[in-house]
Amino acid sequence: METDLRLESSLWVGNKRYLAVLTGWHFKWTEVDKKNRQKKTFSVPVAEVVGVEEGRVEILPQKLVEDTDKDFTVFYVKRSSSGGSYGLLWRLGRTQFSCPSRVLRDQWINHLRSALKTHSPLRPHRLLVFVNPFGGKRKGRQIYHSLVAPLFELAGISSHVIVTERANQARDHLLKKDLTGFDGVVCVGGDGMFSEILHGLIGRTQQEAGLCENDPAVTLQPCPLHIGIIPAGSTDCVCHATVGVIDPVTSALHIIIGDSQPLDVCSVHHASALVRYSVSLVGYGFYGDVLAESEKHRWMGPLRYDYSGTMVYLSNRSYSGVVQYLPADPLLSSPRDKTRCLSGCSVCSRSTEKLFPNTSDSGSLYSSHYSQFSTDSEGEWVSVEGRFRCVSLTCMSSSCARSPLGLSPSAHLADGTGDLILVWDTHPLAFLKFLYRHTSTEDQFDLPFVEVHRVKAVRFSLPGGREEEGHEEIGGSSSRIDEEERARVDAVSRNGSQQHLAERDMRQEVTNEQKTATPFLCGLCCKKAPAVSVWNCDGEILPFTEILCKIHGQLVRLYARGIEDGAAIHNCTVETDECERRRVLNK
Ligand SMILES: Nc1ncnc2c1ncn2[C@@H]1O[C@H](COP(=O)(O)OP(=O)(O)OP(=O)(O)O)[C@@H](O)[C@H]1O
Ligand SMILES: CCCCCCCCCCCCC/C=C/[C@@H](O)[C@H](CO)NC(=O)CCCCC
Ligand SMILES: [Ca+2]
Repeated sequence: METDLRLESSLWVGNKRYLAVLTGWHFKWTEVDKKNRQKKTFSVPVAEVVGVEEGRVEILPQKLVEDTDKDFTVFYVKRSSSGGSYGLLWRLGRTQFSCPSRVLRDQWINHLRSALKTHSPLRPHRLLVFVNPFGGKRKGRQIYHSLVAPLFELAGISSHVIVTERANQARDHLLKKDLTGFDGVVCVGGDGMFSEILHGLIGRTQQEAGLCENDPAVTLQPCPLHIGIIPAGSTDCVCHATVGVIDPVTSALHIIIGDSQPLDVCSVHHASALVRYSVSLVGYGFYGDVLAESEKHRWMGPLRYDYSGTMVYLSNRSYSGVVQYLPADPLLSSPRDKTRCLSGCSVCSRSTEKLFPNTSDSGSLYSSHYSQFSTDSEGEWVSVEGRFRCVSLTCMSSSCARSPLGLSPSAHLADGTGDLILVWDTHPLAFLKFLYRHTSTEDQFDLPFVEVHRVKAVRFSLPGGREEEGHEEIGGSSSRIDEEERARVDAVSRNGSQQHLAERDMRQEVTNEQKTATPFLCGLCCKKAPAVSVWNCDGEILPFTEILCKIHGQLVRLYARGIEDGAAIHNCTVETDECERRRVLNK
């Protein structure tokens, strides 16, 4: 196959002559001077060619075609440093080539297009796109139409675009409507919009496979459709942690070339029923309280989290709880091993073999019987009890602009585990130090009141089984919850979601009462802080306190490739000896 696609000839770019070669995997063109000496080489992996067009074509600021019969234009991925972020920005590169004859021009176009088909089998042809017009700074529609749609068109992708009119429209569409013919689903929005797509696709896949999502012991069926994320939200944590940058053009290019990144998903259960799925954060205490507070200030846009974070920090709360976890195999990796999950991660590749032992390419066939969660492992559960500032579980690093390395910098995207971070109650300034370390490269786990464990499953309950039985004792300590608090916890436990609204109203009452004092004073002495927090599940408040979480390895696939290490990957189109050396080193 590869030899059939090989083509070599002289081509011109402007007034310079190049020797162009298409090998199986690469398209290269090397400048040749008048004395036939070879100079600069440009090299593009075929898998990163976006499109090949007849004539001299421009697409920006608008599409212009000068239809000459000896010219063709190649569009491809061009990398540049992202400045502040760890990933690389992708831009559309373009080179216009001139051939000595029309026959040769057609040969080049045909060879390049066939090579594309052979080397990028996952390129989407048809996409279902959901745009949330109200996410983040409310620029979703503009971002899609001005930056993304022209690229999809250039790449020959046909898209069915739905601008949502209500929350959960995208999820419901994916659960119920005909999805035949679509290769993937794209969301233009933030983490909340991604979560809708996640729930719709996972739910649909399990329905079709006849699997019960409520049972945490069931091995769920991975979703056949890929998910693309065009970031247009407030936090865009899933995009940041899987691409490394928040940039609509970079994400659109990953979608176009059909990149594929598997992603672990955590299912959250309460009383034998599925509550939600999460990929980023299942957090109790600080992160739950920040979310609950921020919901009251949605009008502030993305700034609501900074405001609410400050308010919640000043309220100085901690909560008692019992945390049980099922540790992952410590020989495979550790949350404190100082490694990072980067594109082509070897820890994730090894996990693929374990998760999908019967298939050569894990992602393409889904016949796994490997269950990480069975009654056999019951004996391995570890249990801790006490007062926590926060309890967080994350399936990936959860990096974002606020925290460039994330909640757990060494977490892996697709290793079938999550990192459980326990922050024990501590002095306010010590907790501030912990929070502050998220904004730098300093190790937030290197603090005496912080523990981190790589896990397969987590259970959280209130001390003495309060949610279930309404016991008065808190964690065996002498403190007692009053009648109102007990009624609230019991109600949530019995009636689930509906009572959750009542719970939040009651919580609001406490907060309103507290308005008389400054939040800091509340925290320090005066008012009794609530005895329970809420769970933040990827930006949604959960209606239950007592939950069980199970990690499902590689349940979905994104059009992404993980974070590219700018220092190691030297694939910058301009070919030098250094490129070759680094490529060899990276193999
Ligand atoms: N047309 C709509 N009207 C109201 N809400 C919508 C609509 N479409 C989607 N939503 C909901 O809006 C919520 C927030 O959207 P989104 O995630 O896009 O932005 P965000 O909250 O600003 O960003 P992030 O989640 O990254 O913090 C989602 O949970 C989604 O369910
Ligand atoms: C003194 C400096 C203090 C700085 C503190 C920085 C701590 C930042 C940690 C960032 C953690 C991001 C976790 C991601 C959560 C997302 O799944 C979720 C949905 O978008 N976002 C939130 O819940 C929004 C909640 C955001 C909480 C901050
Ligand atoms: Ca993981």
